[in-house]
Amino acid sequence: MLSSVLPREKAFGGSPVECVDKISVTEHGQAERRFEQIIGNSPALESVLSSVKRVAPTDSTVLILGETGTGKELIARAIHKLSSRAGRPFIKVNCAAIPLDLLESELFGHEKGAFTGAIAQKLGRFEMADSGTLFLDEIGDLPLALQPKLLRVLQEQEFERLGSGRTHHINVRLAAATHRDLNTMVRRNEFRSDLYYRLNVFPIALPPLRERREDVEQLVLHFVDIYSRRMNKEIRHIPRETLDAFAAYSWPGNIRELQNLVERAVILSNDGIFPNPLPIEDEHSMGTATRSLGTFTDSQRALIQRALENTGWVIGGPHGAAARLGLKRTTLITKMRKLGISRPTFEDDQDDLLDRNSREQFGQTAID
Ligand SMILES: Nc1ncnc2c1ncn2[C@@H]1O[C@H](COP(=O)(O)OP(=O)(O)OP(=O)(O)O)[C@@H](O)[C@H]1O
Repeated sequence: MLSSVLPREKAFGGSPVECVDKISVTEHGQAERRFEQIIGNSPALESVLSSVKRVAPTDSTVLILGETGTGKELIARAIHKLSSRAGRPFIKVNCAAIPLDLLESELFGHEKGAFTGAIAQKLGRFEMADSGTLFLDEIGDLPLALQPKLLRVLQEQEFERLGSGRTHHINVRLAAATHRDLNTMVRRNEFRSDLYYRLNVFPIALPPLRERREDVEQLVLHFVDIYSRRMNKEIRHIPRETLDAFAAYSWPGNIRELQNLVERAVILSNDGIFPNPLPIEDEHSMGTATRSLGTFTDSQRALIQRALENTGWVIGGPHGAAARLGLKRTTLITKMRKLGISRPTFEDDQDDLLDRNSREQFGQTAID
């Protein structure tokens, strides 16, 4: 799609963009593709991937830590795929999404009649994951009451279904993930220390996207490619200013947020131009997203200023600053007023500028 329409350097604001596939060379000099779904080559991500490669072939429990949307599940799946269990089941349970009274039976299963409503026997996720990997997402939300039973199954690889005295033996590798600070939870007696130590055998901390901004551009290209194919829409140009704005944004929702914004932008795109979907119109709506509102405002001002300088202060038209920023001409003008951006003037330019401003009010191409 994307790359078949225009050469990459032309489509993406004039600068060459690195290939998204990660290729590594084996000892025998053969190119080997790995982590194909995991985009980015920042040092922070590379360090995570080298931990993944190191721990995957072992059977050790892995604890994946990181903010929401940083790719914890993706990493858990990569560990499974690179392990000897790859052909076996990968079963996921989100501990935060299942009510306490159902979670125990979800994990360990139950016999018919074990409790009101248990009308049939049910296999638990541990049994389903037998010989494979069980991924316990949001492990920090596992109720204290269930923690001893999890500890036992991790240590002994055995458990009983609810309503049964029969012990089942299983062979499950555990990957657990959380955005919570388990250490603090242990200190507050909200998480059992023995379980924490058992889980914390091999921790992998995923950095938030704002700490690996080098990956933003590749991620944008990756998701533009995916969504443009999916929606059968051609994206021929991503303005450099939009990529810069993406790189400057704080990404509180990390890669999931980026993915969703790219999807929105592809939906909204017209004439093959990728619009800027970042919420720059209403800074206050970003709430906690940007605690450093001043910094975000500054970066918007700098982006707009740069676009204007690069276009010789032409706002409208296909080569104007508005198009480069992926904004409507009127939106950019409003934004410039709000940020107090105006063309630098010299005294004998004043009349000319007044004339241009009045033309602008009548909807003609502004400041050209
Ligand atoms: N490096 C990456 N390359 C490509 N896609 C990624 C990358 N990291 C995350 N994603 C994508 O971002 C989305 C969120 O990732 P994932 O669900 O793994 O995050 P998470 O940390 O488990 O989130 P949560 O804590 O909310 O469960 C997924 O669609 C995933 O495929």
